[in-house]
Amino acid sequence: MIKVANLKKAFGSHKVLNGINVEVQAQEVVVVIGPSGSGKSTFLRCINLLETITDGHVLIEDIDITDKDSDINKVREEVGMVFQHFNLFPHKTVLENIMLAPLKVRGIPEQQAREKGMELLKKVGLEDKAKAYPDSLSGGQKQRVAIARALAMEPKIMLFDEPTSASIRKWSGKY
Ligand SMILES: Nc1ncnc2c1ncn2[C@@H]1O[C@H](COP(=O)(O)OP(=O)(O)OP(=O)(O)O)[C@@H](O)[C@H]1O
Repeated sequence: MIKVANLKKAFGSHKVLNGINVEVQAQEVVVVIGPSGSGKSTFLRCINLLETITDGHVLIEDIDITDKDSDINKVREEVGMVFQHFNLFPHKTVLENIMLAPLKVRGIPEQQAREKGMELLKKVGLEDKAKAYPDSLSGGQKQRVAIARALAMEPKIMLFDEPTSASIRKWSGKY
């Protein structure tokens, strides 16, 4: 569960988030819509502390991630994020992009990470792109790799920054 209480975020004097309160339950799919520049990405980035929060609280599975004593890296392991520009590592192949976090963060054996990576690529219909580099992919293909990469960590929570409806359906229906 995600609980956001009185969340405020300002960049200098520019107040972007002015006291957001929301609760998202397990299995719930929530879409945040609003004009360009209204703060949607900032809101998502606050949920896993990619931005420093000006005021308020964010609780993930009852852990207050705004509490300085919380282990934010532990919490982040459970929160998958598909970035607006996908943020794939350009010097790594598609499969290497997907294997990286399970290997480095979860410490799972290479063969297992490879098998899991291929399984996820199959699910998103990109098995044949395992050895390709991100630059050679279309926008939609990059997005599917970014989804597979986030899912490889088996997160409890997935955040999509500017998703297509197709990616929401894939996540909410299949996984
Ligand atoms: N690092 C930053 N420093 C200063 N201002 C920022 C920073 N990041 C975002 N902003 C400002 O905060 C506001 C909200 O930006 P944000 O990216 O959250 O909007 P958005 O709703 O996701 O927009 P879009 O739909 O165009 O992606 C914008 O005015 C933006 O210029």
